[in-house]
Amino acid sequence: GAKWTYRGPEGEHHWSKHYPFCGGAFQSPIDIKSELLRFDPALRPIELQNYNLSPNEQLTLGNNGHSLQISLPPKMYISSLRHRYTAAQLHFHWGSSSRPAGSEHTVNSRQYAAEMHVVHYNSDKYPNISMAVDKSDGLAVLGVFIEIGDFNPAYETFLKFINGIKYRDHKVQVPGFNVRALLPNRLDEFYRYDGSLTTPPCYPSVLWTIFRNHVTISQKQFLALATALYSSYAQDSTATPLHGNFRKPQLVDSRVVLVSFKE
Ligand SMILES: NS(=O)(=O)c1c(F)c(F)c(S(=O)(=O)CCO)c(N[C@H]2CCc3ccccc32)c1F
Ligand SMILES: [Zn+2]
Repeated sequence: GAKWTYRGPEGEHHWSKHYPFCGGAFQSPIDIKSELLRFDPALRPIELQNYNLSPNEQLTLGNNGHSLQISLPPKMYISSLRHRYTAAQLHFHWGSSSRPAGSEHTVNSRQYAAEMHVVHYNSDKYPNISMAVDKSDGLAVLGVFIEIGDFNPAYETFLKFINGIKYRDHKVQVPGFNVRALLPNRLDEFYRYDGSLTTPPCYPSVLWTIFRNHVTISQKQFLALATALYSSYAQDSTATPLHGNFRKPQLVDSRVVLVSFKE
């Protein structure tokens, strides 16, 4: 489709010109405000299958011009939702070295340094993610807030390869690792709401699960994520750094944000 960016003439205020859903309802991300929350005792802990990948398995680590993404094998899935949601890819949103605030979702206006999204599609109903991406029950995305703090060995398993994907459409193969280790310990404490892709085409097709607890990566690891990549091609005359790749919070309207924990 047409190209889009996070700033300038193709920035988020212009997305709806080529991608009408971006100007529609049920958009993501949102600011998760305490007064919106409704405790729902029926919310079951997230259960993940086959997230602990063997190093014999190869994953594709790539720069798609909008984010750092890792392709995920279809053996990985979420088993605790109404339908089976099979993993497709994970990617990140981050700030910059000068402004280390780049999460998409915010909690009472608190913006975290970065946010990871693990994208899954409803494989009970759709044969692949492309068929699922524009269906209201098509996708389930897990969101993890990332703060700067202690070094995180799980994130290092792929961050150490980041200089191999500096430019758009660069890809490298990396050994499989325990993707579960990228998530917080508590998978039973989360926010849940109906929303959309946070990038064009902004389809309102995502069941969002945002974990309450953040994970940490070190300052050095954050700087690698925030400064290593370019959104431009290697052969482009000007190199455009890839940072600040987050959409601002969208209108909640009459949506309710469910929460699985009380205090
Ligand atoms: N924040 S988010 O979770 O809404 C989200 C992204 F932020 C994002 F950048 C991407 S992308 O594929 O890397 C680039 C533009 O689609 C996807 N990609 C998803 C949606 C479309 C699609 C098709 C095939 C594989 C992955 C995706 C995404 F779901
Ligand atoms: Zn995302």
